[in-house]
Amino acid sequence: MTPRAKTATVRPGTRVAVLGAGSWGTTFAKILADGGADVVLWARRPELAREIQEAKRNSDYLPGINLPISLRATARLDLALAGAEQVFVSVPSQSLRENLIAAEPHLGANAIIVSLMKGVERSSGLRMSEVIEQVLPISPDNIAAISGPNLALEIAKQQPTAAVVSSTSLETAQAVALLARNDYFRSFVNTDVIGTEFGGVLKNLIAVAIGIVDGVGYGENTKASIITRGLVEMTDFAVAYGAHPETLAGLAGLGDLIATCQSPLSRNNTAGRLLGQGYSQSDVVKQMQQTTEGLASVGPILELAKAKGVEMPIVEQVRQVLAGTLNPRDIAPHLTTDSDEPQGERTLDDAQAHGGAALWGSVKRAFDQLRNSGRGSLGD
Ligand SMILES: NC(=O)c1ccc[n+]([C@@H]2O[C@H](COP(=O)([O-])OP(=O)(O)OC[C@H]3O[C@@H](n4cnc5c(N)ncnc54)[C@H](O)[C@@H]3O)[C@@H](O)[C@H]2O)c1
Ligand SMILES: O=P(O)(O)OC[C@H](O)CO
Repeated sequence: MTPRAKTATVRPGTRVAVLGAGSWGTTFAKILADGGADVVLWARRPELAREIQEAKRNSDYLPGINLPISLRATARLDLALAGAEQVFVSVPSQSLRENLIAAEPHLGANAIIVSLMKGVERSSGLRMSEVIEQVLPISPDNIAAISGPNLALEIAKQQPTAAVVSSTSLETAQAVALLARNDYFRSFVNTDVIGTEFGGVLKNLIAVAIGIVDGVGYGENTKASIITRGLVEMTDFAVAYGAHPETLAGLAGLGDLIATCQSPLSRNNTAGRLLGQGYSQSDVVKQMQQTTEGLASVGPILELAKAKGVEMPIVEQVRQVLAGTLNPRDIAPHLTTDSDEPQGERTLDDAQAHGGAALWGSVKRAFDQLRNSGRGSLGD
């Protein structure tokens, strides 16, 4: 049960910056501006900054969406960061380090840095909050990560959803959650940064697998089996790295897994579908117009899994399909084990025992919250 924090207070019009004017950075800038924050969005390309600043549009990434009048944009990193109390970072994971190095001289001493990204750094295997902690002179208590069922275009259209804000400091999570909320976006909080970040990373890999079987032409049974086995795989991995299993049963795990695996808006799902249709990884990368984090995460995640002795048969098969050594038609749950003996079905209950945490209690609490339309605690 997440302890209640001292409620952080936020002044209306708190100055924040968003780095990265892609689909998610622009959408999150809208979430914050619609929630009353004073938002400056940094776009790498001056012409994009000008369109957002003057036309309140981002036709590259959010066509047809009217952005808030109050939202400002600039291609100048120093101007975007000047006076920002909270900085939300939404660049491709593999470019985070270089962007933090560029941003560091312009950051306020006590600024809270919030990761909106769902990847691991390929060269180090580090989560985004770990890269932030390594590059910046900052306490983990001033770092947060946000994850959940957050397909950008649906949120930009103000369709209601929720996310979890995670920090080792519950007060920091609360301060961020108080800004990242409005009448269509609700933020819950927790202190399980490991589980929250890995949930966002791992669901991408299962979504690639779902896309592959979709592209092959398999139906809902196969996909439901992979989603179910995939959640156990995600939970095993995250718990091995210190996560609470219940986080993986929440918005950052199960919630995001459902949204990403079911939606054609998902870039990871789309990339998987192209793979299932027989395109090579290089062809898929060429075709994808937007960041597809899962493709870069497969290798580092499997290395991290091996280091902890965690088996990830679905992710391993995604690796093989990407490498061209497995026919996409052969990726399916019953092929995730090569044993002739009938396997015991490892379930979330086992993960609970495995993880030693009240996983089912959190699943029941989630259902109670849904029954009570989310009037439960702020904890997720
Ligand atoms: N799009 C979504 O629905 C969504 C939702 C939640 C989280 N995310 C996460 O947000 C992060 C950003 O993804 P996105 O969906 O906005 O991607 P995107 O492809 O829509 O936008 C990426 C942005 O980063 C910019 N960029 C590319 N290389 C850069 C570099 N080296 N330095 C600075 N900027 C660079 C691009 O110009 C673009 O503006 C990812 O980690 C993704 O997993 C995305
Ligand atoms: O388009 P994807 O697959 O990166 O998914 C977008 C968001 O992470 C969904 O929560």
